[in-house]
Amino acid sequence: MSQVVIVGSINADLAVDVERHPLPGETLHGSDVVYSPGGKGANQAVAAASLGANVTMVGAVGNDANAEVALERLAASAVDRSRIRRTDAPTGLAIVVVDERGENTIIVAPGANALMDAAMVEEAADVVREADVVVMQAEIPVSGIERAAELVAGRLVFNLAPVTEVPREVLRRADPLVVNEHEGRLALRMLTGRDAADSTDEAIVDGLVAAGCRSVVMTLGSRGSIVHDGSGGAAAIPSAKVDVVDSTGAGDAFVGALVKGLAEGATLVDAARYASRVGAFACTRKGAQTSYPTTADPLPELPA
Ligand SMILES: Nc1ncnc2c1ncn2[C@@H]1O[C@H](COP(=O)(O)OP(=O)(O)OP(=O)(O)O)[C@@H](O)[C@H]1O
Repeated sequence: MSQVVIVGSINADLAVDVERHPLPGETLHGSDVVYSPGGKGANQAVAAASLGANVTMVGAVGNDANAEVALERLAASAVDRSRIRRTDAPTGLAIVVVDERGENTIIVAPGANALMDAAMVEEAADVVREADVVVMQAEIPVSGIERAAELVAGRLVFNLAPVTEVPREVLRRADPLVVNEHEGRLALRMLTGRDAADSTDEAIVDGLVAAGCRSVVMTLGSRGSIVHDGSGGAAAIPSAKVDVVDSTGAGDAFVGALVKGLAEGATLVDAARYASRVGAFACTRKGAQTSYPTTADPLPELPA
């Protein structure tokens, strides 16, 4: 079976509900604290592995209680954790505060994820080189992303999230580059120096391919996604209609499923259609990793 290696962030998420967000200097009471596993790298690893992909996670956590939270679902979904480094830094922590209207504020303390520089990625050079598909996001230092991209001999899937300045070579090497609307505009500016604020989503995707990206997927939330496989033109993929409970982590579910499809040899368009169904499924349950389907779950259909 194809080997997927994910080089990225691993966090514990700490969520508290409040009636309203506090003002500077103010103290408010919140609900009970809920801990759950997170981090874009770990989310995508859990999504792909839950759907049957063979996944190895390369990342770093601390030697603390939050590491157990952060690693819980990676273990449950049989992700290979032998290349996750235990460090003296604290495990990455995202503090999520949600008010009664559902508006959230998030503070991310990267902790051990900030140690994932070129030198630490080098320690996993063998698995990155041997992988059929390598997947990265932008929650680890740019030097680590750059070094891993240099080591890739198979296919590189790069999700430019959250928006971060990365070397052009990484964007051009990605096959596909996965972005949302905002990230796509920034990527085009990084590649061309052109401000694409007024361009349509299709024009951004076309522009990224014209600027040298091998292929591009742009996710558009409830509007689905746009896929350009680098030849021909862009294709629109619809979203599945679902009753949305919580869209947290839908983007990571989409990327994990996309990677699973690509690892099995699907075309980019077919993998994106599958990912669209998985992303929609993830919106029907609360949380990120807790909302991801397994192969036993029936996925919503896309409109004809
Ligand atoms: N409301 C929705 N209904 C159906 N499908 C959805 C919905 N929201 C997201 N999806 C699916 O998930 C994919 C990814 O969502 P989105 O574009 O919001 O990612 P994102 O911007 O990376 O978000 P996030 O980081 O908040 O998860 C979409 O392309 C779509 O297929």
